[in-house]
Amino acid sequence: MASTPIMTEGSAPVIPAHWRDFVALTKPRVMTLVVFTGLCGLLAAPGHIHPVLAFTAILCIALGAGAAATLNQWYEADIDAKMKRTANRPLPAGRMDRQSALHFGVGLSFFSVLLMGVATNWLAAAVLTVSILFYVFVYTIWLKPRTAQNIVIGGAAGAFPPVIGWAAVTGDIGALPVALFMLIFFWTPPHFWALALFVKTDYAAAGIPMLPVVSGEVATRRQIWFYTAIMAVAAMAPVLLRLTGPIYGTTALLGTALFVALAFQVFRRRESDPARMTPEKRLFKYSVLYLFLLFGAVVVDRWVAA
Ligand code: HEM
Ligand SMILES: CC(C)=CCC/C(C)=C/CC/C(C)=C/COP(=O)(O)OP(=O)(O)O
Repeated sequence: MASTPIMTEGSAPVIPAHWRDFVALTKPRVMTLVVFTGLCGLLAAPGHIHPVLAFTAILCIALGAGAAATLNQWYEADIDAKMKRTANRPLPAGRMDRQSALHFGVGLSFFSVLLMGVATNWLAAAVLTVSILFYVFVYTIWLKPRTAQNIVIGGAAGAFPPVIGWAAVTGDIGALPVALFMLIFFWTPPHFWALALFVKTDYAAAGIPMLPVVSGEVATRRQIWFYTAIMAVAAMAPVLLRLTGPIYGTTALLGTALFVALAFQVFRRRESDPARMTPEKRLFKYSVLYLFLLFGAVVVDRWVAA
């Protein structure tokens, strides 16, 4: 459907956005892993939740994450227009007006939190609220334009979903969801900086102080290696603390060994041509598979032990 701008009296042009653009605002591909980690937190939790309520809780995590992603793009429309990777998003491409995105993002935020509270409990709703606020205010508005450490602190927003899933079942926060939070928290820097190395010029053009732009590639490679080492400890922590059993233990050991090997390759390379950054791209792609594998293993492990 073509989008023809319509003038409303005394206002800016209103673009009738296509539903596909609203879906695009929620960053659906990234959301698959956000939803999966939330689902695994829910499935690993002790206790029973009615399947309809479980489905509703996961839907709320998806809608909350989508709302936060929408508000991120509402705020960053000008920046997104300057980067090749993001220039075709609905706002910078001019397929939607900013106000529609703002209404959609705010509406979806309230809807997801209220539905979560009514369907499950208000602790899950509160943690969902914190993660939305954290992504929008702490990461997007405060840290991202100011410091190269933006994703280390701001990345915490993406670590909440397993805590939310767990809280939806138990009304509580246990040791395992905290361990899973730490795993995602320390996974985020290598995940993102591997990508930042090969899209560095994009961030430089948009004036965003991402680590490779501000501190250079050697420092970024060193930081990837540093956070990978901490992430490896976080990945093994559930085993060491006896929160999970041998299925997770074996998966975490093998999966993390491969992650460490790929991160080491990235660490010792001195390549600055994005076209030749195969190990960096490999680490970025594997980082996504890695979390899918480890979170899947947590659930299988808990079910086998039950
Ligand atoms: C502040 C933290 C994070 C930053 C800055 C970040 C950034 C990015 C970027 C720029 C991409 C490239 C794809 C795109 O253009 O959207 C990406 C891909 C991806 N991210 Fe992250 N990410 C972060 C945290 C997370 C978290 C917490 C998760 C899920 C648990 C996640 C899951 C994914 C997935 C699944 C992809 C691949 C999407 C695809 O296949 O295109 N990310 N990330
Ligand atoms: C439940 C809930 C609210 C979850 C939030 C999940 C979350 C914070 C995921 C972060 C993932 C993400 C796409 C970051 C992109 O960073 P960016 O916005 O800097 O990327 P960009 O350059 O592509 O816009």
